[in-house]
Amino acid sequence: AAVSVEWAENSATKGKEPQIGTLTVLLWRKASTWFGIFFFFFFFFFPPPLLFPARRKSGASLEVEKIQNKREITQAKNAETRTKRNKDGDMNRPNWLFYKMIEEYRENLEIVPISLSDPVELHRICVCVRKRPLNKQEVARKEIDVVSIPGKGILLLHEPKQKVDLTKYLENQVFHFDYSFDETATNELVYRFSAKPLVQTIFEGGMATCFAYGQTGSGKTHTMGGDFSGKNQNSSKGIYSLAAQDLFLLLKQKRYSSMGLEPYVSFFEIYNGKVFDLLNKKAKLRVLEDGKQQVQVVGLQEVYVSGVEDVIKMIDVGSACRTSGQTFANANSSRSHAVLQIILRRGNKLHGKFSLVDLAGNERGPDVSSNDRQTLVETGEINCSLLALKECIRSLGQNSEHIPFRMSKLTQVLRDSFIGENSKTCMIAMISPGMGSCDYTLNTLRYADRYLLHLSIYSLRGAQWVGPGPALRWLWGSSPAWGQTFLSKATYISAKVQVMQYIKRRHSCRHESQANLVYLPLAF
Ligand SMILES: Nc1ncnc2c1ncn2[C@@H]1O[C@H](COP(=O)(O)OP(=O)(O)OP(=O)(O)O)[C@@H](O)[C@H]1O
Repeated sequence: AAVSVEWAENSATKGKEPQIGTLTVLLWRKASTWFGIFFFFFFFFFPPPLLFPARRKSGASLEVEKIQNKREITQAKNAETRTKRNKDGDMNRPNWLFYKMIEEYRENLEIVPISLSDPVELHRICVCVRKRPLNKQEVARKEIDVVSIPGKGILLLHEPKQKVDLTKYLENQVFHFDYSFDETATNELVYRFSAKPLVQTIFEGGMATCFAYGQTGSGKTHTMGGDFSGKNQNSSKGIYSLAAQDLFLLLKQKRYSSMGLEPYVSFFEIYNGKVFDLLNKKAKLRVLEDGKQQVQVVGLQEVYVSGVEDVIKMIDVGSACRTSGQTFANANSSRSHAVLQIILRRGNKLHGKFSLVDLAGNERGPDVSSNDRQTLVETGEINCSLLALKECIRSLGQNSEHIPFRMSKLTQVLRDSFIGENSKTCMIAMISPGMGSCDYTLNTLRYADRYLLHLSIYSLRGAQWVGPGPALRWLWGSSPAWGQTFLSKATYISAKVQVMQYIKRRHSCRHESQANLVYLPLAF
């Protein structure tokens, strides 16, 4: 089959007879152009989403999507809060604002805790402070730790306060002691700097006393008697037995082994103004003064000890008999002052005596769990004897003619340890770190601080400078290497001026002469 095609060109008619195949190709080319144009416009006006609308999502799947989105947002928010909380602590804890303020304060503190390699300074009177860790109950209550120990004998108490307009703020109080121990300190560390130097004293024919003072539950018995594991006490880890270990080491040394010294131990408690022998079934003892005004505890058993094991046995026997009760801070609170004495005798003669005193906790009436008559009498007695101790130390500081040793049994039995010529004293003030104990901690720190001041001035008594007292060393910022020397008049005057300023500030003496009269009757 053939097709003829004719067309007009330059006023002439032209014709052609193309092959059918060629014609089909030509026609297809023309048509495809038109198809292209057609589809272009078609899709321009009717885009596919309009032509084929997406299938509508069901209500349930939309809900799922919403929940997923919500979850993602919450997760992101939680992560942000967690990071913030890690930085600021738990914001739900009670007193969170104080917690944050204390943490921020601590961030700028340079903390250099005391360590076993630090040198031990020799003091006639040494006052240290030890902070115990927060206990389980305090941690459960999310109590805030308000005590910081940067080291070098310094202690900071961050006292939470509130202004009248309810603005919260911290009063950061600084206290200076000979040594300050933080919550990580072990009994060995505390012993090395406090009681250890006193063991030597009794070999040199002197008297030594080491007190543990502090609020109930602050760690006095833990420090003196040994670590507790549950209700059982490890007596080999307390200052009592550590002192005994050193005693036997020194006894073996050449210079002392030839002196014929024999070690004895006595252990008694003072409860409600009465003395009981803890090594003799709590026999009641009498305290009497002999013709030479020496105080004697009549009938007190002194047990010969041949080694540390003997001493530990005595500590266990005595501690088991000690009178205890329950306070708000301690389920097994000691309600008496316990005195362990390590005595060195040469034949029948007393050579030296080391009294280690675990004082009863200072507390207020409402702190004890029961307020029956007996408990109230106990509490009254404890506080009276602690006051008597303070008064005696104050009188010693004032160089007073009358020292009220008879005010309590405690001061009566410790009389010879205080006034002996070659006597050394150490006090370890224990504190609980919780915010709830803040008032007690302040009391303890002030008690120890006054103790430190009075004893410092006492060490200036007479013309001989027996060593720089801690308060004066702190006031002058001097080196402890002054040792046994005489004070020059100029040094004395400068000391007097500075001590008076300190006293006026601390004890708010209204008049200078009052400060002078009361605190500085120094004979020069
Ligand atoms: N430094 C410390 N480290 C660990 N735990 C301690 C520390 N100090 C005290 N504790 C614990 O605190 C509790 C109370 O201590 P402890 O009985 O020694 O207090 P206390 O001051 O003697 O109290 P009280 O005056 O009522 O007898 C004990 O369970 C003890 O183990």
